[in-house]
Amino acid sequence: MLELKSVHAGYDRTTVLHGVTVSVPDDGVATVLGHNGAGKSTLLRAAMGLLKPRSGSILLNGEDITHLAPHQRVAKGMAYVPQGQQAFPHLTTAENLQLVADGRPDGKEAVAEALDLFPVLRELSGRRAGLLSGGQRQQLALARALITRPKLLLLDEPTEGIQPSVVAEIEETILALTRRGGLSVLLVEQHVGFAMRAAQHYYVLEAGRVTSSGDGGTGAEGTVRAALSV
Ligand SMILES: Nc1ncnc2c1ncn2[C@@H]1O[C@H](COP(=O)(O)OP(=O)(O)OP(=O)(O)O)[C@@H](O)[C@H]1O
Repeated sequence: MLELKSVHAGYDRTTVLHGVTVSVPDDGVATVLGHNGAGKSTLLRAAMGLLKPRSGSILLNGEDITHLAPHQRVAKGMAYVPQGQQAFPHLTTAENLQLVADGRPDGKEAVAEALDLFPVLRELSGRRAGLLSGGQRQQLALARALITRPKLLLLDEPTEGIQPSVVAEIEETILALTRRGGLSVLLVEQHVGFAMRAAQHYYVLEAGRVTSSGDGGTGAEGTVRAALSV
């Protein structure tokens, strides 16, 4: 579905990614793990076109998208949920969803589906987004991304800073989404257990280089923990 091939990227004079190669399977999940500052978010930004690679290429279903702008990647079915995603705080939950749905022929159904996936958002549909908890805001961010009916979702630490009971809920929703098919995910995640349950492939990133990679699944959790020394 998505391939990053020998991508070098960075900011100003700093190179953060030193030749990173990562692939996301069709209808599957690839996860990127690594310590703070390893370059995980940078990798997602490069994948989304928010940061131009200095060299290397990015392919979507075999098509070279290296030079496409982010909105062109969205039109091709990509969606990105950055870390600490904020909704419009003065709009209600429902209005935040409606805003994404407006102008889409299937907008109404897409909002209804998103609310089915996240029942808590249905309960809180009249509440201003600024008053939602961190976990609820993260669910709203995921719901907003899903309204565009993406084929490839880039998720940056969807469970970061969220209390454990809500983490489990978010994990379950992401696992359910990927199991029903039609969606591939590139997941940056610090929770090794969840990352490995969700992923068909894993990549450990250290200082901008892939230092360990392989098939996902809980069987590989020990290898990943050893690679990360956690
Ligand atoms: N906009 C920026 N300008 C300059 N340097 C940046 C910028 N964003 C990130 N960096 C630097 O790039 C490196 C990689 O950052 P990145 O956010 O990709 O890491 P990460 O693995 O996602 O870390 P974390 O787990 O803490 O989110 C860090 O050294 C960071 O300071």
